[in-house]
Amino acid sequence: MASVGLFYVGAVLFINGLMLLGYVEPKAAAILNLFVGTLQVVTPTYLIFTANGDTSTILQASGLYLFGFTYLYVGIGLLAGLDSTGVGWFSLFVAIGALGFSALNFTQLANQPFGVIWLYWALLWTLFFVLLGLKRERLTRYTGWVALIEGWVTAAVPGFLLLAGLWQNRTLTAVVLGIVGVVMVVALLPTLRGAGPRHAEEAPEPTPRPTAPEPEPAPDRPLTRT
Ligand SMILES: NC(N)=O
Repeated sequence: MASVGLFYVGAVLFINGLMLLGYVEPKAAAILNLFVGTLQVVTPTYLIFTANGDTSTILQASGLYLFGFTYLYVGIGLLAGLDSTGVGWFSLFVAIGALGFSALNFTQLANQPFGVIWLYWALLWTLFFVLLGLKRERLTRYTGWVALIEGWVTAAVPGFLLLAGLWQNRTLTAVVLGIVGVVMVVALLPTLRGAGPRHAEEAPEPTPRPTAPEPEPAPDRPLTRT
């Protein structure tokens, strides 16, 4: 059931990435955040209520709230025009929590690929913290690209493969994910040079040149004396 939510997390990260890059209007992106945020709160609640006290199920489901609350916070914040510092600092909490879930996946859950995927999420939520909580807008395009890529690499594709029964929980999967992550972090560094989203890079409207004032119309004078 969590794989269904994971697949749609791919959609919301893709849309949020495009929003940060200036291709999707913030209020239009807010709606999908509300849909996926609701899904990522309902899903773990159902899993926990039906877990019959199974600690492993409860543990894995509990992490989903980190993201469900983020997407709801983003969606409501965008629609209400709230300042971004609340969700920004909450993202720091999520990033730290994600490191813990990564460690648990590497150790207790013996799930190396998801150990790496939780590290990707720790990175992205750290970027959200710096961008939205500390307002370092130079990171806008970098964060947008990381969100967009992570939408596919950590959510849509793994979610789809899990649903289809084709996901390989192997060390090789973790190694490939790790290499892709390092390449992503380095290859996107040039995006830090730009000022911000697409709109910010467009050439500014030329300032109209000051023009000489129109001469006052001459008072009506008879052309000929009578
Ligand atoms: N699972 C996430 N990143 O929503």
